[in-house]
Amino acid sequence: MEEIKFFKPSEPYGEFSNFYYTPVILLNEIWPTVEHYVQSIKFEDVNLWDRIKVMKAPQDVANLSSKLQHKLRPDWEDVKDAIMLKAVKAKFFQHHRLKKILLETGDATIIQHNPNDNYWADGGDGTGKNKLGLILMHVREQLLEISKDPDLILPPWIMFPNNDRGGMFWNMGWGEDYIMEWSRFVDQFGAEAYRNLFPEPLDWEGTYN
Ligand SMILES: Nc1nc(O)c(N)c(N[C@@H]2O[C@H](COP(=O)(O)O)[C@@H](O)[C@H]2O)n1
Repeated sequence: MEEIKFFKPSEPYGEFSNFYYTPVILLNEIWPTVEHYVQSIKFEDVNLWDRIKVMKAPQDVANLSSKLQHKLRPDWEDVKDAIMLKAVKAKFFQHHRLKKILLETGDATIIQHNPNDNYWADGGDGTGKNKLGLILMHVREQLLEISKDPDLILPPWIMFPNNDRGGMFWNMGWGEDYIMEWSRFVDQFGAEAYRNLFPEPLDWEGTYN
């Protein structure tokens, strides 16, 4: 079985790192990286979230969080896997390019290779739990259930299920760019054929007209 190991964002498969710079929309807000989101949610104090969200480097975010361990929400150990899954899923559903990279790993085992982390990574010698690698493979399965074709651009209601069609998100920046890229893809693919794969839900009715 092929193994894919990753760690630093600048290295091969660095896109899988939580430190990789790519925005994610969660809780109706845009977070600069998965790391910014996960480290914020560790705390109940939302003022800390605002402080973290504007920090540039994910490493600085992780350093600040480790200094604030005494302020951790009491249930963190119970909820951390679910929160990480939610954030990683958002990242790979919200970005077609990243979704494609993940799907193109086929059935390879994905491993976060970090000697300093026995939980999210392999501990350097394979004794770690590699939870982030397991979560990435789980998200890959979820994507495969929707389509096995890495090049297929998925409909906005699947990529961004929490963004209402009538919302401002679709009229500017990232949301508008996504709709334009998706529309071009649907035209090339053939609207009827695409619609057969992905009939629009009620609130997106008229999209293919
Ligand atoms: N690229 C990279 N650099 C580091 O220095 C790292 N520690 C990681 N790993 C990520 O760091 C987070 C650690 O979470 P906890 O503070 O233990 O809760 C986690 O997102 C790892 O994936 N990556």
